[in-house]
Formats: sequence, structure tokens, C-alpha cells
Amino acid sequence: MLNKYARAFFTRVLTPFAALLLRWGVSPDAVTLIGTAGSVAGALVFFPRGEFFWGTITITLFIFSDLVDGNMARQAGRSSKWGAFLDSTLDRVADAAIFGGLAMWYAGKGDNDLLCAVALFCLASGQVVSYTKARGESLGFPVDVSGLVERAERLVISLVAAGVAGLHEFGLPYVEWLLPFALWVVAAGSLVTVAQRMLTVRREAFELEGAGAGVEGAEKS
Ligand SMILES: CCCCCCCC/C=C\CCCCCCCC(=O)OC[C@H](COP(=O)(O)O[C@@H]1[C@H](O)[C@H](OP(=O)(O)O)[C@@H](O)[C@H](O)[C@H]1O)OC(=O)CCCCCCC/C=C\CCCCCCCC
Ligand SMILES: Nc1ccn([C@@H]2O[C@H](COP(=O)(O)O)[C@@H](O)[C@H]2O)c(=O)n1
Ligand SMILES: [Mg+2]
Ligand SMILES: [Mg+2]
Repeated sequence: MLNKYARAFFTRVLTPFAALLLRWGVSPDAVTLIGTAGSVAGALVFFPRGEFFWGTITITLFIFSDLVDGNMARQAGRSSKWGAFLDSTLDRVADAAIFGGLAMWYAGKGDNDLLCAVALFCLASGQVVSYTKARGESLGFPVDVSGLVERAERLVISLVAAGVAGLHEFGLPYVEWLLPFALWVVAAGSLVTVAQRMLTVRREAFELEGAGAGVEGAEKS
């Protein structure tokens, strides 16, 4: 939903910045790499120590590179399959660091096995959500579904909650519960999304095969 409705807004806002980076000779790939490195560092340095506010601020600053890199590639007329592959692959790395960092907190000083498991479930289910689409498309199906909780939703729900919950460190009361709540929401939403995407691929597979347009050979890939 965010990908559909918020993207146009962010494209307008970020286009001048993307143009400036291009004028400075920065490449889209460099932005993809630096953005991922910054997000991973923010997640793995701050989250395992329970510093959710600073972790969220750092990740948020860097994660917007994911909207800037594609914008730059399109402005420069340099969108490429390599760029798409790099972008999607490094998205998975950043996501793993974010939910992994939260799991490390709960496994350590946060001392909550259940929430550690929920954070790990968010990590794994988010990767499966992305895989369903990638694998379905590689088999030649349209995978014509976004689902309830795409990556943008997973990140916004988790980061807003982590950022606000992090204000507890500065004395704001009654906000600590936000992060556990967000993790449960993302976990449940991701599970629903996996089911939505799998059912869509199943329907598309039956429709295509029923129409005599099977995917012989595709399953070897
Ligand atoms: C009191 C504090 C209140 C704070 C309020 C903050 C409000 C912020 C509100 C909104 C921000 C909205 C930002 C959302 C914009 C996202 C739009 C978008 O286009 O997202 C997608 C995009 C790139 O997509 P890709 O094509 O590169 O990605 C593909 C996609 O990920 C597929 O995923 P799948 O669903 O299948 O898993 C993959 O399949 C595919 O491989 C992949 O290529 O961008 C992103 O995904 C990045 C999203 C950026 C989200 C920004 C999050 C930051 C938002 C808020 C942080 C708030 C911090 C608050 C601190 C508070 C401190 C007090
Ligand atoms: N280094 C890159 C990054 C992205 N692309 C192209 O942009 C598309 C993704 O756009 P976003 O707005 O979601 O970032 C991607 O599919 C590529 O076509 C690129 O070429 N090089
Ligand atoms: Mg991108
Ligand atoms: Mg991306």
C-alpha cells in the first residue's frame, strides 16, 4: 500500500537530491551500497544495546537511499537488471540486520525469549515474503499481488515503534510496549502476506497450466 501511495510523494521530494548526487558523480550502485552499510551498522551497533532511538534515527537516514538509488538510475537513464538485482539483494541484508539486531537485544539484556523468537519470525517471514515474489516471477508467473504487509510497511511499523519506544531511554513513560506490539503486528501481517502470495502463485500456476501454457523447463531454473 505504501509502495503504491507513498512512492509518488517520495519520488517528488527526493528527485532534486538524487539529481544533485548524479551531478557530483555519485553512482546509483554506490548509494545502494552505502545505504545498506549504514542501515546494517545502525541496526547492529544500537539495537543489541537497547538504544532504539539512535538506532532508528541512523537506519532511517540511510534507508531512504533505497528510494534515492532507483530515482538516480531512472534520471540518468541507467536502470539496469544488475541494479535491480543489487537493490533487492541488499534490501534483504538490511532487513536481516534490523530484525536480527532486535532479536539480539531480546536474547541479551532485553531478556525475553518470546520476543526474541517473534523478532526472528519477523526476519524469516519477511525474507519469505520477498522470496515468494522473486521465485514466482522467475518461474514466469505475474505474481499479481502485493499483499497486506510489504517491505515498506514492515519497516515503517517496526521503525516508528522502535523510535518512539526508544524515547523511554530519555524518560518518556508508557512507550516501551510499542516495540513488542509492532513486532507481533509485523509477524502476523507477514504470515498473512506469505499466504496471500502463495495462493496467488498457486492460482496463476493452475490458470497457466490449465490454459496449456505450462512452465516446462522453468522449474529447472
Ligand atoms: C513521533 C514520531 C513519529 C514518527 C513518524 C514518522 C512517520 C513516517 C511516516 C511515513 C514514512 C513513510 C515512508 C514509506 C515510503 C515507502 C515507499 C516505498 O516506495 O517503499 C518501497 C521502497 C523501495 O522498494 P524496492 O522496489 O527497492 O523494494 C522491493 C520491495 O522491498 C519488495 O519487498 P517485498 O514486499 O516483496 O518484501 C522486494 O520484493 C523487492 O525485492 C524489493 O526490491 O522503499 C523501501 O522499501 C524502503 C522503505 C523506506 C521506509 C522508510 C522507513 C522510515 C519510516 C519511518 C521511520 C520513522 C522514524 C521515527 C523516529 C521516531 C523518533 C521519535
Ligand atoms: N543501484 C541501482 C538501484 C536501482 N536501480 C533500478 O531502480 C529500480 C528500483 O527502484 P527503487 O526506486 O525501488 O530504488 C531497480 O529495479 C533498478 O531498475 C538500478 O538500476 N541501480
Ligand atoms: Mg532502491
Ligand atoms: Mg530496494
